[in-house]
Amino acid sequence: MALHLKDGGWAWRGYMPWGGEGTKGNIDQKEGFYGGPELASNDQHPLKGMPTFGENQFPDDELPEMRHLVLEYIDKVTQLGLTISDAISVGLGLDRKEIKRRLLDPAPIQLFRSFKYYGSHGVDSCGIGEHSDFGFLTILSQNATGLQVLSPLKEWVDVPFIPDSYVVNVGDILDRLTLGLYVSPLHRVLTPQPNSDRLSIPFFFDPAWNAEVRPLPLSGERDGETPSSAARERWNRNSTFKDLQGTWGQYLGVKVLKIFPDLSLPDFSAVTRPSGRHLVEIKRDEP
Ligand SMILES: O=C(O)CCC(=O)C(=O)O
Ligand SMILES: [Fe+2]
Repeated sequence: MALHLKDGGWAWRGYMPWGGEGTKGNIDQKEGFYGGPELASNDQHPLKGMPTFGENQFPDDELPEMRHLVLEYIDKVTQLGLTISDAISVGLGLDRKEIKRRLLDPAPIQLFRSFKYYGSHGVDSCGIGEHSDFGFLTILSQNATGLQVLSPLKEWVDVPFIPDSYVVNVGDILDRLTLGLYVSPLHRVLTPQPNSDRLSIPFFFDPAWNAEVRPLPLSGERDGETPSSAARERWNRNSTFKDLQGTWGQYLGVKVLKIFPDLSLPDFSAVTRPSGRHLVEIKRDEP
């Protein structure tokens, strides 16, 4: 299939067919497009060739405007992610640029996804089954309801559709790094109808590949605080992290191991579990 993820190599970009992702053994009822900031073939970026870095597969012949629009969107939503990170720093009593300095320099990992949800007759699995997001922040644009979040009272609550707004979701690593002050919630997308036209654009705004993963220093009366029992329970149940150590690239590397069977990682201690979400396996690009 043209522009298929498999043809994008380790950049992990292109078309993800319906059924290419799943949750806990069930197929997620959606198809999608994976993208990211463009690294041209002659770009000497130090991380070129590592998973998630590289060139996009845009349908330039069929939709010539898509390339420009998606790349511009990625730039703008990255700026938004940086602004939100500054606000979180200030909210934690830190210097405004502290989170950026510690986690996002020289550049955050930026994963652009666009999903079209539609059900298949006789398949009753969710659009996306219940999960928490693994990284730092997810900045999501949607055109209709369908997303639900598990409330503190353990009830599924509809996330409203508000035109011209984003849904910003806290990921597991932000929850861990703030000792549970920011909560990474379970969420899911309800089973779509076969004629559904729900679209969503989640943008995963994650720590830099080389960011050291260490809890953020909490100030004032929070200094020396330990995580609440609710946070510990949440981490045990949902999050795939074990100890906080090493760099974000280690976490991401282990996470994507199943997708990139040829990936050989340095001797990483098992800081997280591989993801079972992505069902399309990708072999190494010929250099
Ligand atoms: O499509 C949505 O509304 C949610 C997407 C999502 O949760 C995800 O991709 O992790
Ligand atoms: Fe999610």
